[in-house]
Amino acid sequence: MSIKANHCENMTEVRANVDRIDRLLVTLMAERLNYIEQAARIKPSRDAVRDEDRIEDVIAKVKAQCDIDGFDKDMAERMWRAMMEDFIAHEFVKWDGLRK
Ligand SMILES: O=C(O)C(=O)C[C@]1(C(=O)O)C=C[C@@H](O)C=C1
Repeated sequence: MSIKANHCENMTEVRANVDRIDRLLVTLMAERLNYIEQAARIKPSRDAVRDEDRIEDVIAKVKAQCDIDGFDKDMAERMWRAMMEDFIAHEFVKWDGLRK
């Protein structure tokens, strides 16, 4: 299966749709970051911030969603691993900041 997208006749329409989706992605990333900050508050030890099992669980779930929505699994895996490294770095900064 694959997600339905608007048919575009020109680059103005293409870019308007890309800009619309980017705004949605930023909103979702901001919400995701809020949960990462809550994880920093909740996790009892610094060693728990980076959780390799959970990282692999997230990747597996994202790849399963790729099958549903028709997105490239290898591209998604690269994007999510890179994104999670930034979220983990943020979680470490937040975890330290809450306990100094
Ligand atoms: O699930 C967690 O424990 C999180 O803190 C979230 C998250 C993520 O970005 O999805 C970040 C750090 C962990 O290494 C695993 C996953």
